[in-house]
Amino acid sequence: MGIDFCPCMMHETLQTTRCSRSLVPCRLPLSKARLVAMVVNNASSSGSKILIRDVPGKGKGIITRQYFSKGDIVLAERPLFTQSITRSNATVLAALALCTPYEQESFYRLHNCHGSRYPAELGIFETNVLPCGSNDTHGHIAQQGGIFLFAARFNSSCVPNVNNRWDPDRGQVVFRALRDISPGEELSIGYGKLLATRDERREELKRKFNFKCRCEACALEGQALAFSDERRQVLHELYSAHMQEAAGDDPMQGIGEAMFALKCLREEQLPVYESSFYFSGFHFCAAVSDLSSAAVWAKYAQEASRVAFGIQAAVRWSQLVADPSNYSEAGTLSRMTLAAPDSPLWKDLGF
Ligand SMILES: C[S@@+](CC[C@H](N)C(=O)[O-])C[C@H]1O[C@@H](n2cnc3c(N)ncnc32)[C@H](O)[C@@H]1O
Repeated sequence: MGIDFCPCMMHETLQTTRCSRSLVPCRLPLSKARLVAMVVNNASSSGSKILIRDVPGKGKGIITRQYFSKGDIVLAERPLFTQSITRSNATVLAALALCTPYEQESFYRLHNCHGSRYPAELGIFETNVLPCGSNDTHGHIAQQGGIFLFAARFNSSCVPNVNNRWDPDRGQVVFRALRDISPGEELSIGYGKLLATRDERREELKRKFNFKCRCEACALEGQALAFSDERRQVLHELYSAHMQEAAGDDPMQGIGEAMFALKCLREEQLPVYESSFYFSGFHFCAAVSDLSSAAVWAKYAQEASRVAFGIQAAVRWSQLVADPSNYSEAGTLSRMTLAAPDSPLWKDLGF
């Protein structure tokens, strides 16, 4: 049977002494082997459980004991402390000095994949840091990273079933289910670039985190691997082009590429990029004044944003769903009729 996670959401197990962040004292000893988190989902903030357990070949990992629907919040956690991208061992040590003894002990129990490459504190920080800000395709890199004592146990997958997103209003990283997840499944996030071949992904994960990924995408062999590599390469090219507004001004080609990318994303089980390509479809339809198709693309983009990034991201789409002519680039290309995601053309592509 599981135990309750410390209500402060900071600790991977309950404590014998009062935690500085929770209003109620923690009750259980530090050495408790099975670790459980109270988690927040869309419906309620109680009764949901995820736990930290040994996962063969990966050290510890996070397993769910409950069912999550796609878009559900599986965990929301505040950082123990944050650091800027110009951090050093001295700045990590200074932040640690402000933590309680229990928090310090929890920090030192986290994995360190860097061995002697860095001093211990910096090594632990770099192994477990998560962005507290957004990294985007325009080269912006989160200026702050944080340590999350529970979430540090998320392992990596190149087909992640959870997406992490910093929420500045909550001051928390929020983790959302990217697909329906059943009890007993491991929850995983993507540590590195997903739109890359297996060799490229392996190289990045080895360089940054010193491990060979044991996810199902990296276990593919033969033709299945060749197809996966090809799809991810194509997706990388399309994603770079469309997100840098270099998709061109040929709306037929642009919409075809968006549809093809969405088909590849589905085959690779990478829903986290869907909203970007639904946006692309919306962009072209609105630009050629095919407003009814644009509204459908906007609706799909809204739902994909809700799943990966939450309700606030979805709300931003409401105006464009209601009236695509509100889009700043609506009507900027010659009029024509394109295709909505539920059109026959879409079905020809196997959707
Ligand atoms: C941030 S820690 C994640 C939690 C860690 N497993 C633990 O025991 O605390 C990152 C380390 O977990 C392991 N890891 C994460 N994802 C993995 C994967 N897909 N395959 C193998 N090892 C993985 C690697 O050792 C990596 O350096």
